[in-house]
Amino acid sequence: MDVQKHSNILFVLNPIAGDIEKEDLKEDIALICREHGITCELYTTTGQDDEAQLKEMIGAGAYDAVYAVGGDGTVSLVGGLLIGSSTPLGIIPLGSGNGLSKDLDIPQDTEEALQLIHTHVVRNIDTITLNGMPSIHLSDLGFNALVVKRFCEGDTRGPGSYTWIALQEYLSYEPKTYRIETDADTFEGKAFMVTVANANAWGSNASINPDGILNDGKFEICLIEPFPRAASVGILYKLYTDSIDTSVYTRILKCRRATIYNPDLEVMHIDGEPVETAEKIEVVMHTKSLKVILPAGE
Ligand SMILES: Nc1ncnc2c1ncn2[C@@H]1O[C@H](COP(=O)(O)OP(=O)(O)OP(=O)(O)O)[C@@H](O)[C@H]1O
Repeated sequence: MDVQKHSNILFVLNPIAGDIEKEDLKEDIALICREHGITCELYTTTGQDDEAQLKEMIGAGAYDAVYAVGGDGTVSLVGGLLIGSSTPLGIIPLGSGNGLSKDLDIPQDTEEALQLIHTHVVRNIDTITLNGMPSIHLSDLGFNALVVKRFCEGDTRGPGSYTWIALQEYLSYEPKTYRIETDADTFEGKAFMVTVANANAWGSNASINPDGILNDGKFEICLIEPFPRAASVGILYKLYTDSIDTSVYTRILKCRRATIYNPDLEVMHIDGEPVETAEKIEVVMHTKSLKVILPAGE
């Protein structure tokens, strides 16, 4: 653990995240920074070419912290660029779900989260890669990935929209076939969904990996196997009560490395952002590879 004062901060603000107006927040950030003698710069995402532009800025800016101001997609964009570097990732949660920030116990109240700018600790967490693409939080193949894809294709954001899409897709979803080889186990068969979990819970608070630890050098592959419709309420209940690992329809493979064979070319997302799927996905652990800014006392 490490307490650091930051004097030159980049804020990466996603104006559409969570469908939340953020104009006043820009002034609040500037004010807090001024009060604490911090130099700050703001980058507003456009959804086009942000990664390349930020890569250049972070490379040239000598920032000693970069904050993602938005949801999990914004966190993933910024975090992905900071993996392996000495610059920590801060999060001001303003998305629809804010899953990683919840798993890190970052305040969901914006005013409280803004206090992190001047009072915090810095800790290292693990990250993983799927075919070289970084994942800090939770990535899926299967049902949830399809819902995320439909959500991203739609023009309404927010948790209500996500739930509505999930209900519609659930009625027609057919489990897909996977083969998964890890350094400890092998699974072959059909699954409703396969989650590659560095963390615990999605932004909806549904916990797919209740015992996951963000800095233990291991990740979990959490499978929900095909289940009868009558079991769906029980599965949902367990997801929302941190007990999905006790369901007879789930299986958790704890590992440091895995290969997922996806012959049906089922859709995939990484940290909430749909990505191109593949028939073979190599998953690799990168132990304590990302510095994150947390409330003092975490
Ligand atoms: N100015 C913009 N206009 C349109 N889309 C944008 C803009 N800036 C970023 N995006 C898109 O926003 C998405 C990321 O949003 P983000 O995940 O931060 O919020 P969210 O989806 O509302 O919340 P969460 O992921 O926590 O549920 C990315 O797909 C990105 O391309």
